[in-house]
Amino acid sequence: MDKTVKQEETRYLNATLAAMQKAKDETINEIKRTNQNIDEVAKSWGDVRLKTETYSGIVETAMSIRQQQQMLSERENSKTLAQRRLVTLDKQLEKPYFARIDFSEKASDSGEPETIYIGLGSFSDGHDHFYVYDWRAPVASIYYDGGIGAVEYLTPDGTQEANVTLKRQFQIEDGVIVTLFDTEEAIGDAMLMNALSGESSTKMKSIVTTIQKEQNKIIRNTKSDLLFVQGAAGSGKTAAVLQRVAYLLYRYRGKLTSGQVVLFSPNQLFNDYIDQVLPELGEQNMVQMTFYQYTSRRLPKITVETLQERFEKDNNQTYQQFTALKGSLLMHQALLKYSQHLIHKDTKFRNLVFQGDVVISKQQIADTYYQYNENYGLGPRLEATRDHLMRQLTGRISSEMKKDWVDLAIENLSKQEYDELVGTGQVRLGDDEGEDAAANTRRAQLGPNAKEREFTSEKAERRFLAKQIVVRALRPLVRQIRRSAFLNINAQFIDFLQQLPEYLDLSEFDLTKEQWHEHVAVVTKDLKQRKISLADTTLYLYLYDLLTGKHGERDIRFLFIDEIQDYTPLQLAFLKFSFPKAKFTVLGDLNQAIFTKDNAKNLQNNFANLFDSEKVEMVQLTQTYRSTQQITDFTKAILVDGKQIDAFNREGELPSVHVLTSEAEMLVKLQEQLRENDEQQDTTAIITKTLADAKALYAALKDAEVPVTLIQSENQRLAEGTIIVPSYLAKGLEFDAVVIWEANRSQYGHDSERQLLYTVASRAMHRLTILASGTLSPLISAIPNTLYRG
Ligand SMILES: Nc1ncnc2c1ncn2[C@@H]1O[C@H](COP(=O)(O)OP(=O)(O)OP(=O)(O)O)[C@@H](O)[C@H]1O
Repeated sequence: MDKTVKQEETRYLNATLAAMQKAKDETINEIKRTNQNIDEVAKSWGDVRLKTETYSGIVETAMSIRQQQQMLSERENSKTLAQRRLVTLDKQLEKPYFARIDFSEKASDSGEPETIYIGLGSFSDGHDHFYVYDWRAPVASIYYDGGIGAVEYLTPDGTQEANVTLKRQFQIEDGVIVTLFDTEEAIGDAMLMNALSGESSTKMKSIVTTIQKEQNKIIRNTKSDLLFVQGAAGSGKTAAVLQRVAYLLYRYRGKLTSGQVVLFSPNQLFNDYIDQVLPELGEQNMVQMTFYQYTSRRLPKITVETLQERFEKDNNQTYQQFTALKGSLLMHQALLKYSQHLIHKDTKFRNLVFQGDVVISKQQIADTYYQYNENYGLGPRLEATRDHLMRQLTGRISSEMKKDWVDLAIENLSKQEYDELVGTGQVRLGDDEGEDAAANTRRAQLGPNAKEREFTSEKAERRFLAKQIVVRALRPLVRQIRRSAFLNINAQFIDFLQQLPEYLDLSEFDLTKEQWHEHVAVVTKDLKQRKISLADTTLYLYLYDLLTGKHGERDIRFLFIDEIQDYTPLQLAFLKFSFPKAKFTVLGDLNQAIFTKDNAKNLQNNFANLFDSEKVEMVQLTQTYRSTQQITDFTKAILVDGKQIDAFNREGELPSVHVLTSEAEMLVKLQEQLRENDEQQDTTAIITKTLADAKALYAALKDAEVPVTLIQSENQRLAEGTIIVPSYLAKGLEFDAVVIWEANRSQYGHDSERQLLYTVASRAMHRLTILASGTLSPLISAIPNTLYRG
């Protein structure tokens, strides 16, 4: 690089750093000043005079306390803002920017091109002079979208044109330019190579310096209601989507909060893995949850089948058939039709019971529910029923007041209970008339201003008390009515399953009516024991929401679903229904469908059908970044149609496949490999097929030289060092080195395990070791032997 260029750039860097340093000093002073202010306000608490004798005194005291509090919170706020600015400035002083572009707007081509620098956050000197632009600013898009020459970029006012004359990339460490180079491409390979060759860590990092053009499209898309990102393992889907969240928070600053953005992720470990990216970008994390958490949270009294149970049952052919049926779009249509039919008949109710007696029978509730005409949808019908039941209950108060239990309750009222009913400070008739000690104490407690509730007679007093007592006792019933607890949702769900053959042709799923009814009997039995499968949970909640006329969570504006191939069409339809105001971004790799397998292929179209076709966009990512060329070539060969995957040209060693005669030999080989990985400071994951395999291996490695951590639940934290993890929990994660344990015919023998094997193998960044005993999985032996070391 030309020496003068470096000198010029160093001059600009120093000027930027000096301006940043100045801003930092001012911020530190501001923090000191606000600290002093806060101290002063705190001291002035002593000036607040507590006047509590008179009403106006109390008001005055409350006002001045409020003023003090307001002053304090204003100062605290400005201190927090200044502290946040300080954190940003400290980061910026280390790496103020990473790129520069020179460009002219097409229309005014003649003048000097404009120069802008791009960094993690913008920085100006407060007088409209921007030293650095935020990577999310519209103009910064130029940097990611193209090379030298004419480019277009999107601004909130539409498409803009620009003519780019220079693109320069920087590596700045601790405020010094380490390297800089000019490039003609979108993002230079050298920079990408540098970003990718680093070691992995237990936390994902941001990719803003090397966002690729296709990824940039995903990040900046604001038009689509459904953005569908399909991409191979390691193609940066997750990375792009996290930068997208940061972009959206910037683009809609003031209108969108991180609480209105929800990410559905494959498991809790994954949440842990990605939770540093947004803070690194200076933003707060969005809401993250798994589908399991979302649904099971709504059913606190029922145990929902876990991921592990689901995975381990998934080998069972009929289980798969039922799950496929229950997750299908046909099921969705059946559910909607069934719910419409409930407008006419078959809604299931429970009796409303008070003190052991049925006060409103389920038949009476049904009569009420069905007295409204057909124009009443399910929601309004239920609301009208609730109102009616409330009125019925109110009408019951007077007859209830005459009952013996009320008399008894009045007799047994303690003084305290009486006070609670009548109001403290009020006199029970005749209460203070006696001359005994209790009456004296009572008079003293009441003070001179005690007001007597003026009951005109003892009868009036009794009536008052009786009403209070009845109203109180009826409260749980009122709550039940408000919550529509008179709906018998369990019975309704079972009724739906029983009636299903009338709404859907079971033969489409190779099932007979007998098989289905047998299955419904099992579901009914489980539900009685408060257990439910994940597939049923969605149906159950969806039915409940339809019946109660819920309109979903309308506050959520953006919804992200990672690993969409593991969702059923019904789950997706349910999410669409549950978040009606959200724009969806869904990410998937059809090759990694662990749970839904073949159905994943139709998923894309089915889901898109739920949206306005004009507002659906598909983006395909084919370039992979995670693994070396050798690992990508190998994992690609596991797939039958893996042609659409392009490896990033990063060299590494060939994957190694070891077929040994016994498990003992495998253990020896494994430990040898772990020692080697450890010496190279690689993070290693040993991926077993099932949890039972993982546990057995962990027991065998307990006393081994290299310590290992067993990850057995999705709710566990990710650990540093070597881990053992069952396949279905490795989704979305990546490691320097991966060992696939027991890649035998018994574990990965069937074609249906192809996608699982691909998913686990594609977790490796630099090194992949495959260990088998006995017969190697046919899915691996079919791979050309030039792609691995034997
Ligand atoms: N533009 C980029 N610059 C630098 N690194 C990138 C870029 N895109 C992706 N990566 C890196 O590649 C790796 C894989 O990315 P990511 O996990 O987002 O892929 P994915 O498509 O979600 O994969 P999978 O489907 O296997 O979970 C990550 O380490 C990520 O940081």
